Amino acid sequence: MKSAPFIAVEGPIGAGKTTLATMLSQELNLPLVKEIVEENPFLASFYQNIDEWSFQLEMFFLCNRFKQLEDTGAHYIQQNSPVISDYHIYKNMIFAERTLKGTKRDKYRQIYHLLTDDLPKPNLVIYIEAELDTLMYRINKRGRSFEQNMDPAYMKQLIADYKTGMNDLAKGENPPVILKINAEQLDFVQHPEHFRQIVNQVKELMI
Ligand SMILES: Nc1ncnc2c1ncn2[C@@H]1O[C@H](COP(=O)(O)OP(=O)(O)OP(=O)(O)O)[C@@H](O)[C@H]1O
Ligand SMILES: Nc1nc(=O)c2ncn([C@H]3C[C@H](O)[C@@H](CO)O3)c2[nH]1
Repeated sequence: MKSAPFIAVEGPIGAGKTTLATMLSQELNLPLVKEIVEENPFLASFYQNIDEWSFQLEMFFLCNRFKQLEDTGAHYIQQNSPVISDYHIYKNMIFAERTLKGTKRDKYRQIYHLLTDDLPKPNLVIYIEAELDTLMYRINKRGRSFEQNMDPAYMKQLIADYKTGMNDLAKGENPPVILKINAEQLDFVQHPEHFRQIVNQVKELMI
């Protein structure tokens, strides 16, 4: 790897991104950039009425992540220092392409590119794939109030959008290395040997 590892953990809602990113940050002794969820003022309204609240929510996520990524750039990337994040900025596009329509989507795309085109991007993406039943089970188990009526159709669409999005990322400009983790086969929480397998793969890719 030419520059220092900038690792992002990605995957649909409830895939285990924060869990895996936290475990890897401890194991590899890397600083962790975590998504801000609890302070998001639009999430609860969004899940009650997606069409009504999508633009506010997507803009909020975009502005927050832009700020975090600016800080990450200044603190780690420009110092050539490794870092791990529990999301990739590209997830904004994956969600927004699904939740926004018409002129709002057009405006969002323009703002997304304006804000993010010149920002540092991860060079290694760990993409956790999981099936609908697993994701729904984990979302319910986690018990965030605003996610309790998560629509399985929305989740199914998101799983497909992630597959397409990760393929697009791999084909884009300066593509990151993408390490796929199949959460149906590798359970890094219950099985230490599965976690070890992931750690070894990540270490090899970090060299
Ligand atoms: N391998 C696993 N086995 C069992 N439970 C898991 C596993 N990985 C994560 N979980 C649990 O599933 C829930 C969701 O995990 P986590 O919050 O890490 O997902 P996430 O992908 O970061 O979610 P979000 O997209 O909402 O940010 C948590 O309760 C976590 O403890
Ligand atoms: N619409 C939309 N756009 C995003 O960029 C985005 N990023 C995360 N989320 C949702 C998933 C979890 O419920 C919760 C925590 O990840 O927030 C998003 N929702």
